[in-house]
Amino acid sequence: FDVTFSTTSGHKVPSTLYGLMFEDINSGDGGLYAELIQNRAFQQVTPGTSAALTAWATLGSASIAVVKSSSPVSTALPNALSFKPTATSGTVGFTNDGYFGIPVTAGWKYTGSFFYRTPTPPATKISSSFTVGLRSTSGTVFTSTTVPFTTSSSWQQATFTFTASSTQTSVTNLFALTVNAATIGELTMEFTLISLFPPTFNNRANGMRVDISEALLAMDPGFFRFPGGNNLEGQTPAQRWAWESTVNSLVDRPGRLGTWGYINTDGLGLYEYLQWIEDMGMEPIMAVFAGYTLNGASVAQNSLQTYITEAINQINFAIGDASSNPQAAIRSAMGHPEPFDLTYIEIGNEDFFSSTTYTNYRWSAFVDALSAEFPQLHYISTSATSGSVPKLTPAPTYWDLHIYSNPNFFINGAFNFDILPRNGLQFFQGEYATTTQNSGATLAYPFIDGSIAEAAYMTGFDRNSDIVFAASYAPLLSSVSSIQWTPDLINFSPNSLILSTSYYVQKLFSVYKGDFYLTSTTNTASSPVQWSVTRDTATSQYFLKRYHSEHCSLHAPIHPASTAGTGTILTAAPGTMNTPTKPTAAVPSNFSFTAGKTITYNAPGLSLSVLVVVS
Ligand SMILES: O=S(=O)(O)O[C@H]1C[C@H](O)[C@@H](O)[C@@H]1CO
Repeated sequence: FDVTFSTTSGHKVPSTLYGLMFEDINSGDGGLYAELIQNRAFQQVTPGTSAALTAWATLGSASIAVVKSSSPVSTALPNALSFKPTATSGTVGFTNDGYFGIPVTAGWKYTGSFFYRTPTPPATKISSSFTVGLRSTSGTVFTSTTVPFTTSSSWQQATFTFTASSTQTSVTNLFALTVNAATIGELTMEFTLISLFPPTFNNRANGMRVDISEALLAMDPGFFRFPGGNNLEGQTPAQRWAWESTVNSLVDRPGRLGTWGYINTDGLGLYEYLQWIEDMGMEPIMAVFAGYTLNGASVAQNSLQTYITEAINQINFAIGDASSNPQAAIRSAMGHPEPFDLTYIEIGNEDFFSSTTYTNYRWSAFVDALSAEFPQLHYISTSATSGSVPKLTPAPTYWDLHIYSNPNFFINGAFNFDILPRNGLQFFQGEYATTTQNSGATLAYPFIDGSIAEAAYMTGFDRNSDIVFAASYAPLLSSVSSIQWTPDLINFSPNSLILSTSYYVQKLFSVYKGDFYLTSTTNTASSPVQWSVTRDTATSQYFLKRYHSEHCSLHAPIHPASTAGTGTILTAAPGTMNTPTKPTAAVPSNFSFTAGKTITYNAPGLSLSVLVVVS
């Protein structure tokens, strides 16, 4: 195929073109959010049930139960672990097995804390010490430290650190808190908000997992859409994601039954999202609850004001003036006096399910109120398919599309955006992924056929980045042990990542998006080869991205002649996927080539190549 491209005509590529979509769908607690202790504060559980004790077990002669504390540590955290030795000697206590395991990694400094009290302290105070540490399930102690205490009926918070000196290949490890029963006898004590963090990204307290953050940073992501996705909405308005329940200190956060059927601790709350997004150099695309819930109901028009006010307060938390705005003052007190960078607000999620209420009043009620309050922000309307732009008033200037389909759709869709009007409307492909094979078979992980088909579609994002301002694969992350949606861009275990073939496609397009799209000859839709050419003005490098579903060669003139080029190719046999047992079945490889006035490049079928030449 001959490719010729201009070195002058084209259009700018927005820095937000490629980014990340996130919601807690087996991906926040126990995933991106670095807390290692599962069920750390017994949030939203029913005391006295075995479910309330999820992840907790006794150690030695002791009994534990979750109780509604007679004197809760806070109104948000009414429950506590009630612990009592059932012997008067020996080491006794309790353990937590983490989120499907706890990694023990040499050199890691772990940072922990817990609240404790003695509901009925003995007349003569007892002083002793707790031992906290990490151990194998068979009792080998890898690291530990001691925390002195004196019995008191009021809550105390202990803080501690310990460092692992060895790396355990198994993650089947336990956090343990023990005491010598001989020192306290059969004394009942209460504990809650028992927390243990590994090192976090940018060393942030209450922060994010380092390896996941670094894998995402390597994608050079331009934006981060949060907090959902379905997890924004909940099954009822009472179960929505309500920003105010996710800020202030952890003892003030009640947690919530998330949309995906498990309790969200909300330790990853609005502040942590915004701080991490800033640390990662991304732009937030922040969603606000817009009155639609996943039971199919919409908040009535005359009851919407509560949620409009909540959205205004959520935005003020992020960008308000801390000296005059109460919500911004919370942000400042949490450690960020200056406003966060924020440009994009998404009104709801997939409101096409409720197109009448969104079209009739919810969109306009929110946009009218929010743009009056924050005229400088851009408001994104939601819908789903790439069908027709919804009839909304005021007419949206940004529109979020979602599409999940098979390889043929994405290969045939390479020109879907070429035909859309240039009338000021900017498109956000907020969610997309190959979720089934052409046969209709489901996918446990992305496979090379689907990932390369996504690449064909993404050459369309490059070419149409004058009207596509953002695009993100979804879902981004999932635990390998608790999965509700497949495939996902990255799967994780407690100490490893599975970077999918689609992860590498997303990374190659994002890292080589350049900042200027160069007009080139194009192929026809559903052709076996599609390409796009972009340039990075700062380094004057050209990036030629080529999707190949069949073996073919490329013939491209380079002006001015360039001597050498470097390339990256992702290719594999049909059906190949990266899995927990074969995490690197298909990874990109680099190569170099000599350029001249033209490049002749032969590529195998089922491949994505990026050729880089310096002009
Ligand atoms: O069942 S769906 O509506 O397709 O769920 C999808 C769309 C929704 O925005 C997101 O939360 C979810 C998976 O990414």
